[in-house]
Amino acid sequence: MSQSKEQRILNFVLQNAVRGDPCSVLDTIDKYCSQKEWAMNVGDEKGKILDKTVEEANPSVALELGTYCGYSAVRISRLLKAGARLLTVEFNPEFAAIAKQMIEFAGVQDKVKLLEGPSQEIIPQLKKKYEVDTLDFVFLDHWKDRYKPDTILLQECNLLRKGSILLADNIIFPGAPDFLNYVRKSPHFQCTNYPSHLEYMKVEDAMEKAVFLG
Ligand SMILES: O=C(NCCCOCn1ccc2cnccc21)c1cc(-c2ccc(F)cc2)cc(O)c1O
Ligand SMILES: [Mg+2]
Repeated sequence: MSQSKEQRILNFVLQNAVRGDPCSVLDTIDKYCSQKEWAMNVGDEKGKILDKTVEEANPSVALELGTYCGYSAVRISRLLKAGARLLTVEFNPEFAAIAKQMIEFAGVQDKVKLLEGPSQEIIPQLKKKYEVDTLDFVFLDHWKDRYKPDTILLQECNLLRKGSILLADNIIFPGAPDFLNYVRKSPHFQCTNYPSHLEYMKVEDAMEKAVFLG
């Protein structure tokens, strides 16, 4: 069976990064994906915007939709205070298996809980099954047509509180136009746009921050 791209990325990390050092894992993934094979990690340029937003939120409980190989889970969890946790949701079992190994190699496994399945099934389980009260930070990086319905679902499930910060990747490319319209028109969100570029490319992209006003 020939290896998947995601397996090749993981192997490159296992052979070239420093075990237990999240920054070396991030740098090694970025090196592989900029020099050898493109992959849909948030990358370092948008990653710096993610870092700033996580530091602003200083979350006790964070949610990520779209784990992929675990790059942004490592990126987010390396900034979490003692006792804080990240719940990350991945739909694809192969990607989840890669991400689990990536997260463990980086040494952040005690801060990260990887949940496998579709967001629309998992979000309604967060309070009872995963003992979540409200979410301080949400990173949206999954199917772009799920950003808007899942933002509505988070509100319906009472998972947002005054000041909860949502950050969405790929606002320009591939794009999430219905989400952008929804949060920018809603009186319940205060939005900020962060122009950037598609990971590892010269193509324009952007991130959108939406703060829930209650
Ligand atoms: O598609 C992208 N991401 C999403 C993956 C599936 O996510 C599925 N998925 C993951 C949890 C989860 C939970 N519930 C349902 C679906 C759920 C994505 C795509 C591109 C991209 C840019 C240019 C191209 F030419 C081609 C692709 C860039 C990105 O940064 C992305 O994030
Ligand atoms: Mg993305």
